[in-house]
Amino acid sequence: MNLPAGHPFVIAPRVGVLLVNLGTPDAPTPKAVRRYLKEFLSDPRVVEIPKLVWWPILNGLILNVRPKQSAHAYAQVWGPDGSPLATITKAQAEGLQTQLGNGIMVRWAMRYGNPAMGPVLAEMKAAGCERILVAPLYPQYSAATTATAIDELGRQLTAMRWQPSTRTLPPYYDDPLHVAALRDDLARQLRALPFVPEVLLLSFHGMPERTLHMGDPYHCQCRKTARLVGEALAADFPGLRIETSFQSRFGRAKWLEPYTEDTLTALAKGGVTRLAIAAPGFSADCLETREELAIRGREVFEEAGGLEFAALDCLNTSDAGMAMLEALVRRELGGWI
Ligand SMILES: C=CC1=C(C)c2cc3[nH]c(cc4nc(cc5[nH]c(cc1n2)c(C)c5CCC(=O)O)C(CCC(=O)O)=C4C)c(C)c3C=C
Ligand SMILES: [Fe+2]
Ligand SMILES: [Fe+2]
Repeated sequence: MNLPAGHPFVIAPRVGVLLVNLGTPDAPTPKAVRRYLKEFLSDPRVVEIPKLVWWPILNGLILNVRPKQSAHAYAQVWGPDGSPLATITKAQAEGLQTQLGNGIMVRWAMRYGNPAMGPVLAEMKAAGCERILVAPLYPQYSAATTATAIDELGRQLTAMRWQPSTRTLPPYYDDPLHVAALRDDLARQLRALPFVPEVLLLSFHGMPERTLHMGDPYHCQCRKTARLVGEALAADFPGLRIETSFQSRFGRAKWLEPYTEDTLTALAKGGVTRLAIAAPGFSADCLETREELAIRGREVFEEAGGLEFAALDCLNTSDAGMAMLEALVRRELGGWI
């Protein structure tokens, strides 16, 4: 029998790990941002408004106005290797590959934009991965992030005659490994600051408030993350006040409160002059941390009277972050390796 080149019969079975994050445009241009936003905001898991109502708003208004504004924001954080979210997710996958060794194939993909999940899963399958752990890199579960990544995995599997076995990494917000990694990495960064912050503001990406009432656990998982991180830091930073807020409001509906912008203003107006901000809902720095928090957040805080401001990095490829990722993944691979 002649087998086509690359047919799985001729390749030793392998285990694969696919890291998935949200996605980002290919370039900081209105055209590329428009393409990305169209895919992202057309996902009914993200915008839960009936298509008949949403599509005219999306195509008639948002996709004509927002790409230009967002491209300007992306241009301010774009690095030599591209968008921070893509650069960091790639580096996380490369780091994990080194940590796990070549017996396990590690790849990365984005839910929207490139590299898309479909072609990467196909590559892993063609390389002989009969067992794949798909790890959406969101510590907290939400339908708009975790669920849509798993939906897309399902769609890709639907198109395969010979499917790999799959597992998915559960949300890890309150996992002691995650809390310890955040504690160690935030403590390291706080100690390196040229000032002593009075407040550490933990800012999470927002969601429409009604998703909470519809049963999305995201809000509770963010709050619990903040409580656990605060408790974990208390021993080493006894005078540090921990506050929590939600950022990146999109559209006119009410989102989870308090809003980060309002909180920064209220804290500065209330007499807080030295503040650090961190985003423990993001596994990698991105537009929302580097532009919205580090650039615009600083402006808001300083305009309201704040004097010292620092935006701390996400776990990214820090020692603590990578050790956590390896431990979470190894645990999930139990029985497969
Ligand atoms: C970390 C969890 C995230 C949740 C929850 C989330 C919900 C959510 N987001 C939008 C709309 C936008 N988000 C945008 C960027 C963006 N969002 C996340 C993560 C979550 N989103 C990340 C990591 C990023 C950054 C992407 C990057 O390229 O760096 C954007 C695009 C940028 C912009 O134009 O502002 C939009 C739009 C909604 C509507 C939503 C929940 C329903
Ligand atoms: Fe978002
Ligand atoms: Fe934003």
